[in-house]
Amino acid sequence: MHKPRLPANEHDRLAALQRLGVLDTPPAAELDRLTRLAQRVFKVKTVLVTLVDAHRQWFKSRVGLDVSETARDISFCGHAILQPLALLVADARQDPRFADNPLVTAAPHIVFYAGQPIFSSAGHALGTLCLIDDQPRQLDDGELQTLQDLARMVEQYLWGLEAAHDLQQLQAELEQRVQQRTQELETTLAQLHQEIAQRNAYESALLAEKEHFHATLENTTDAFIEIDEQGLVVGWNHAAETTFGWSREEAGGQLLAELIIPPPLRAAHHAGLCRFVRTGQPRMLGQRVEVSACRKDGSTFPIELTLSAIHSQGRMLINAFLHDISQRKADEAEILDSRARIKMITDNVPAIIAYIDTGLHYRFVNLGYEKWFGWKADTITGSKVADVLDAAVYAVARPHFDKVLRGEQSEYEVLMPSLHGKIWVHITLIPHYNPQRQQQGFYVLGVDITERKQLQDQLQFEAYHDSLTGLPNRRALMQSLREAMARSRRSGNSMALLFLDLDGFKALNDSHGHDFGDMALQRFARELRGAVRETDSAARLAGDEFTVILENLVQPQQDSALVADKLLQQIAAIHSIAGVAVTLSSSIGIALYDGHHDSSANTLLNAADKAMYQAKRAGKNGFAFYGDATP
Ligand SMILES: Nc1nc2c(ncn2[C@@H]2O[C@H](COP(=O)(O)OP(=O)(O)OP(=O)(O)O)[C@@H](O)[C@H]2O)c(=O)[nH]1
Repeated sequence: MHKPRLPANEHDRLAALQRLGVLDTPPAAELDRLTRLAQRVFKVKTVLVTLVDAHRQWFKSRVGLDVSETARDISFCGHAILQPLALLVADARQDPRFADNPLVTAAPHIVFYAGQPIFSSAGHALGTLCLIDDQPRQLDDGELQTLQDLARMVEQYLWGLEAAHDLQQLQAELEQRVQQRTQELETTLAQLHQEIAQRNAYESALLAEKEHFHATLENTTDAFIEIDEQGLVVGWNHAAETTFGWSREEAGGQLLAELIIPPPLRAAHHAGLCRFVRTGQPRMLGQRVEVSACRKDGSTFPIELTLSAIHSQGRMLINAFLHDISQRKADEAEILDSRARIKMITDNVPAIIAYIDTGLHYRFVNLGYEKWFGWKADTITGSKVADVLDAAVYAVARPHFDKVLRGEQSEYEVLMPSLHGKIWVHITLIPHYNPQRQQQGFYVLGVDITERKQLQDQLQFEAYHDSLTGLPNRRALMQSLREAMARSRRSGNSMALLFLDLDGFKALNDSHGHDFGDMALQRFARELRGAVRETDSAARLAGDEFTVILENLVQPQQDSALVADKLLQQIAAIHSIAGVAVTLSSSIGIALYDGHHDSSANTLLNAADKAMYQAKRAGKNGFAFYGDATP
């Protein structure tokens, strides 16, 4: 048996068969009528309309056969579709291609077969119209032609299906395209709705923003003016009305220059506007500028303005925000004036005034610093105080800086090197706070107290010294005596007070005059000062009375007697004063104190005085101890 081979266009052929959509569909009356007609015309047992599928042949119409399909491998039609004309098998039993075919050897026992191929409209062989009989048979030309005609009718039926199928497919495609298009349209429509909604929202927002902008412009305290390229006013808010005195109706459409620019400045304004329009290069745009403006009543005043330009609907507009700065200018002038006044005052006070910040840098110094120390304000402003002041002066000042930086006022006196030698300066440091109560620094006020200091020293000296001899006076003696007695009590060392009174001084005065007496006293004082040790203090008590304190005596009596004796000798050695021959002597009373008893300076002085009188009574020019050396 020969299996039918596959046609060269098998793939396309099967596609054409599938396109019919006829496989496994119910029988069609038109084809059944045709197969029945063929059975009668050709007087054969079986007539089939077969369609050759991939692995089977399926019968769309059949008469004389019960099965609806058989395998393609054993089919006769599989062979028939390989040729353009009808396949005629007169006796299959004798034909080597089919003799052992099960359809021949078994039921339905095919003997005769005539299969006319049927083609699709595109020329693919789809199957056959075939005649089958169990007796050998031949077809003459007329019968062959009839078979072909009937096959053409089957083709017509199938082409109808093909067309219907194509139409259906076209319709489906069309419907799909319509659906797709509809969907696209719906999507587009939805997008359009969304865009419209968005646009409406934007428009509402824009409108709200515009209203907000206008409300802001109307309520701002700054004047807002808008002009076009010709300099004509197109915008004029409420503040512009109150600032310049022109109402919105009066200003609209007018040349700005004629409304608010003082006549002498109009030409410059016009030139600036023309240059801007021509070059697009604004000079003042985006900057804060101070200029003069005038009101409707002709009065001029300073304004501050900021300019910007916008392009709107094909034309350029220039916007300006302006505000009256008359008050600010007046305040600035007031501040400058008051600064100048303060500078004038601070530069002319006989004092140094400075301001120092919390980092201890000079922030301000008055002219006093230059006058006193030669430090120019612009040189030391910003410098660290430690780098400017003399190290010793800074060391004195530093604790007071710390105190004032803790918020306490501080005062001190310091000796400073100046252009005119060393001077005493009384410094007052005053803390400075900002309105938030944060310390910013401190003020320094320095007053020259050199003269006062000298006077004080002088007074101090005079209060404790005798003006004639320069020796410590009675007050100084009493203080020294108290201190010496206290030291004696602490150390346990003995001390002595020597009370000296010149002998016959009255006679000296009387014979040579009071001035000579003074010279004698001065000479006596010099001798006294030279005779005692540095630590032993000599003093003039009054008139011709002097004292000497001797401290740390190891052998009180002997030591003090030695000193008294030495003094007597020294006084006796004075033979002339100012060329006048003299003889001087003194009586000395000695009071000892061993530091172990309570005693006062007065008691010790009285004791020494008494002892001095003893010496006088004993004949003068000598010394005497008080009592038993215990006052
Ligand atoms: N030149 C001068 N005389 C003074 C000064 N103070 C006191 N006298 C005089 O010193 C004299 C003191 O005299 P007295 O000590 O009382 O007497 P005296 O003559 O020294 O006698 P005796 O002390 O007993 O030796 C008085 O005449 C005073 O007027 C003074 O500052 N200058």
